[in-house]
Amino acid sequence: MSESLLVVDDVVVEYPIKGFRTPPFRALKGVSLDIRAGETVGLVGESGSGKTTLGRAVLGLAPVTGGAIRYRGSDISHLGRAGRRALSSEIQVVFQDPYTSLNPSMTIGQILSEPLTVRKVSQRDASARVVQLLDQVGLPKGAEDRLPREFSGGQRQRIAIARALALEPRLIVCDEPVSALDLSTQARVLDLFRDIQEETGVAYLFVSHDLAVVRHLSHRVAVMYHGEIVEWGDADQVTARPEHPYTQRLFLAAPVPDPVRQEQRRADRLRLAEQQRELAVQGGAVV
Ligand SMILES: Nc1ncnc2c1ncn2[C@@H]1O[C@H](COP(=O)(O)OP(=O)(O)OP(=O)(O)O)[C@@H](O)[C@H]1O
Repeated sequence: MSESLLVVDDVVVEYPIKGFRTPPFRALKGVSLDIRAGETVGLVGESGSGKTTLGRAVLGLAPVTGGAIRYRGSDISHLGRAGRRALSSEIQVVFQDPYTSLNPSMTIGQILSEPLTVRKVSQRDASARVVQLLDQVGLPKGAEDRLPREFSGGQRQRIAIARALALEPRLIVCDEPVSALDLSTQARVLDLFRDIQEETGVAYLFVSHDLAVVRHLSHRVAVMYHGEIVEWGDADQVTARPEHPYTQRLFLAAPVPDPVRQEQRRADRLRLAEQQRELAVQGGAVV
């Protein structure tokens, strides 16, 4: 771990609000952090604090209206479609919901080879890579011929991880990637994330509301509150000796789910699932 792969520098994200002269909603109010090659940065905070927005800004899916996001030195905050497409072999994503993120009518082999064949990799090389990917994420031989519905939630998330790995990215944005799974499956999928990092040196921006999950995996942790980072540093230090009063509260009490936000997230899920496929395959849409 050495130089920064990604630098988030004083980033502001504002969502337009419908209505005459209504000012935009400022979801990120000048956020800064960096991610080094091979590192996991955990992003925690209560519901609505801006974690997903930061992940989406890195992916080019949220409107950055101030500051800059630099990937290996280049500003990627306002890339067009072609630039995003090129970047999708470097930065990938795994979202929360393994049930909607995989096209139900495609076999696992088709899902995993799609990002490759779109980039003109031969069918033969793509098939070989699919076998390699399935092995890497611990799925059985023959899985390539089956459909997503034949797999459990944990296995589907392994498939989503395999798809994210297909192009050998250096960074994966993981947005609550285990929160839809039961506890024992969560533990196994988290171990998989760690094993993959050891094998490939990929870095993760790991968004979670679950402190235990973040503590398990992260080298450094950022704590978000109302669109700002209120604590940022070494994971052991932030989790063992939180300094900011908000972080201390966050670590004392498990966050209470907000039903309105939960409903909003459910509504967002289908759209996010489509974006995840689009990102894996084409490099995503531009906001
Ligand atoms: N597309 C959007 N348009 C307008 N406001 C939005 C949009 N997306 C998010 N927001 C608002 O931005 C704020 C931050 O949302 P965000 O989803 O980033 O938070 P979060 O910390 O990831 O929350 P959760 O853990 O519930 O997912 C919230 O107040 C949310 O309502």
